[in-house]
Amino acid sequence: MSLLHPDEALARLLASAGPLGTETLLLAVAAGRIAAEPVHARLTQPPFAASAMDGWAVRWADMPGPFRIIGESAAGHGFAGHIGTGETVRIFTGAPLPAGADTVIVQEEVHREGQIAILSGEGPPTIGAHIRKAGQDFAEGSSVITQGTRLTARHLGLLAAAGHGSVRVLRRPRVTLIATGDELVPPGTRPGPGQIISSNGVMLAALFTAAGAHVTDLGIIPDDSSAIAAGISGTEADLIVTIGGASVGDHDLIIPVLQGLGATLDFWKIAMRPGKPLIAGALGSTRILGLPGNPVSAYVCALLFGWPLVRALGGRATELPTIRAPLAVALPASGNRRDHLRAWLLPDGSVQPAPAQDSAQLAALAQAEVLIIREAHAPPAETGETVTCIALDMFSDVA
Ligand SMILES: Nc1nc2c(c(=O)[nH]1)N[C@H]1C(S)=C(S)[C@@H](COP(=O)(O)OP(=O)(O)OC[C@H]3O[C@@H](n4cnc5c(N)ncnc54)[C@H](O)[C@@H]3O)O[C@H]1N2
Ligand code: MOO
Repeated sequence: MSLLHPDEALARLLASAGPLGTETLLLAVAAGRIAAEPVHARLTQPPFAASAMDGWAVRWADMPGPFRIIGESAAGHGFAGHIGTGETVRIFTGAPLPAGADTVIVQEEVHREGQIAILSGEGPPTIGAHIRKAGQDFAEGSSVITQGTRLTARHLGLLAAAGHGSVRVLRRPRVTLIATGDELVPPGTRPGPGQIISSNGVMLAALFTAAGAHVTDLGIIPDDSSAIAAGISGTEADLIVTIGGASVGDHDLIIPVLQGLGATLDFWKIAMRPGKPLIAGALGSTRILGLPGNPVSAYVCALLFGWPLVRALGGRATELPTIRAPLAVALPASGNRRDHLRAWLLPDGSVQPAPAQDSAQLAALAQAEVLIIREAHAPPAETGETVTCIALDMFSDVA
């Protein structure tokens, strides 16, 4: 089987991957979700001209006063009358500007004597000072959110101010995780002879949740065809991600199980390291991604293929952040697979590959700040040569 270029594999995976549908959510639970449609304001904000300061509402033409005090306008309790020549109304921040007034003088610049307000400071520089005009934030009918916006705290505040209590968002992809292997025991337990802890489940659940998925982790299923088949066929998901058993050993059961279930199937050997074996397929409308079991291979495959796939299904951008940085050390020529070297950044901005590059070494992966990309068949690289890196520290793999 020839090796498939990772970019080609990603392009094939994303070719038909798009948003899955929509749902309407209360604003209180819509944080981080993707707006399914443009949203327009149902209200004008501010709804009326309002004072931006505590002070005195006057007519600019009457400056510099003095002014006869005829009433008060507070937030929620406006002044019903009209300001005439030489008159002023005591006004507070957020209160409606009385009819006839066009300027506010801040209270620090006014001295009050009985029913007369006298300018004691420089006064406002222009007509309209300290007034928020009606609609200066947004007008009814204007666009406040564009389709595809990831709803941050700020967007939720804007939606609420614009008269919305709920918002239509894209449905989150449902991802089911299945780890296979007789040797696996759950995190928090002590492995017996020949056993290892299934670390991949929690790792990938966090990564896919950060990508916007709703993750169901089915935990560990032994190397048993009928148990794996029952796990796969018994789950309702948009994407099933299996971990382990992706290779060609006698106990690598994912492909025969999927074939037995009637899945359409591609098995690729990808020209990358770590993470050569990858299964892609579909069972009805459920997509399937079979990741290799070695923890670093599982993470890098999940990052390069699973993360963009989940993001595409959730209507999110699929590009991983990259940086260009000089090498802190020379590197030998690379082999026939694209390398993703776990590395960190030195204070001078150069990238230093970790000494540990085995696909089962999680400690170096956890410490890594970048993955240096070395294309297949790249010639030796000298110290200082610029390389492209996936910037692990420029995005979050936890929600
Ligand atoms: N003859 C060949 N052997 C292998 C090839 C090959 O092309 N020909 N490819 C190698 C490469 S590269 C990789 S990567 C692995 C992938 O193997 P599998 O996907 O079948 O994974 P397993 O054999 O099930 O496990 C590999 C390794 O990872 C550990 N593991 C599995 N699941 C988990 C988990 N949930 N958490 C933590 N660790 C896990 C497992 O115990 C093994 O140590 O195949 C090579 N072999
Ligand atoms: O795909 Mo494997 O990661 O080279 O061990």
